[in-house]
Amino acid sequence: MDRATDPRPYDALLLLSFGGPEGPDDVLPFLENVTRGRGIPRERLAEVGAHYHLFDGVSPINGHNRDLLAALRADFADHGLDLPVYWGNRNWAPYVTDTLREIVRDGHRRVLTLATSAYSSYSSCRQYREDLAAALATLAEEGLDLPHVDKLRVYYNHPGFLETMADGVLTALDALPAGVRDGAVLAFSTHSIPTAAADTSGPPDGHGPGGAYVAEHLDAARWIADAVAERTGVTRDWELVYQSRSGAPHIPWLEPDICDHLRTLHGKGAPAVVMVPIGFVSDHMEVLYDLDTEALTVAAELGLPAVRSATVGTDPRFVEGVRDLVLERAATERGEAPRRCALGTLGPGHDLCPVGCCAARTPRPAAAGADSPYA
Ligand SMILES: CC1=C(CCC(=O)O)c2cc3nc(cc4[nH]c(cc5[nH]c(cc1n2)c(C)c5CCC(=O)O)c(CCC(=O)O)c4C)C(CCC(=O)O)=C3C
Ligand SMILES: [Fe+2]
Repeated sequence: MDRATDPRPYDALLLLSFGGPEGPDDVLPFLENVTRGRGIPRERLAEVGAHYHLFDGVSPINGHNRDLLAALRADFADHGLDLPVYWGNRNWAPYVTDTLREIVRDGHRRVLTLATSAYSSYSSCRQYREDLAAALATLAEEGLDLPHVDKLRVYYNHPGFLETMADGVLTALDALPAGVRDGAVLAFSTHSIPTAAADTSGPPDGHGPGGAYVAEHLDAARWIADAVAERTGVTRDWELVYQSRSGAPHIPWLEPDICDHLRTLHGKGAPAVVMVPIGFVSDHMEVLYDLDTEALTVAAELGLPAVRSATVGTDPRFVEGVRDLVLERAATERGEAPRRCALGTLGPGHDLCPVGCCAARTPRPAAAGADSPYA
């Protein structure tokens, strides 16, 4: 076997995701799972619950993950990569613990995980490692033999992600009226997080204010903006902005908010805007509500022509990128020195999160990192 097909030492891939409700009765229990012990104000919960009810209580995220699972299985089969793919969530069924138990019962011993988040931060990286540790603790209590679990490096700068996103921006520009297309600016949008969480994102030796979370997003946004400029022959203004803020109002979160940014752009006379959902890998509720419903309404009220570009979803180039990352990591674990693809300026991320990476406010055990209590 060569790198193109050899998954060893891994014998399973686990897709880790957030989970979402699948009907009106799921909404409240789902929100309780998400916000347990996190100090989210009740009004914010009611407001977010209403977003889900606008879509009959169904988040599209589970459907997207089923599609990604199918796309990965088909791609692996087509390329002779013999690696079973599983799926488990943090906040809704199928839960990570149940899936990891199934993986063990199926006889797998060495599991690689892929989170549906491309960046470093507590919410997007360490919290998934905590989910794995909690799952392993439960399996240990049940007397099962624990598998070894690893997590793929952050992939925001992998060509499978960035090139697909850049193509999405070109398609979105084509959807704007021709008269405003060349003047259109880019608003890269990602999930806001508390500034304290941003500052401590990534390894403790850090990136300064905003941490790895902001640095990685800026690097990705700049690469996409440059790629789009090269392909269209038009250099555009761009900015990184934030959405989906929750938490108490007195706690600082990353700003500006996308809706405020649209008002600012309008005030400055921008002829049009493409909103690029750079922080997300599928069109889940944060995209469908916060961008496609709320932000597009604000733009319409302002009379500012606006479109939202695509997420990577199950685009074949993204799926191929995941296969490349899996085979790269497998080769590394075998002691080889594979090519590690990365665009932008920051280089490929670490394979093993160092001690203190994306530090939590409340320390909890986290697997698949240098500070894992598990082998
Ligand atoms: C960085 C980040 C990502 C991207 C990385 C990743 O994808 O993992 C993300 C994704 C998502 N967030 C999602 C939903 C929610 N996030 C919430 C709350 C929070 N998110 C946070 C951060 C992030 N969140 C934070 C710091 C909080 C505050 C509470 C806490 O410290 O945990 C709440 C509670 C209500 C509210 O306050 O909004 C909900 C319902 C869904 C599902 C969408 C669907 O159903 O389709 C997805 C993919
Ligand atoms: Fe969230």
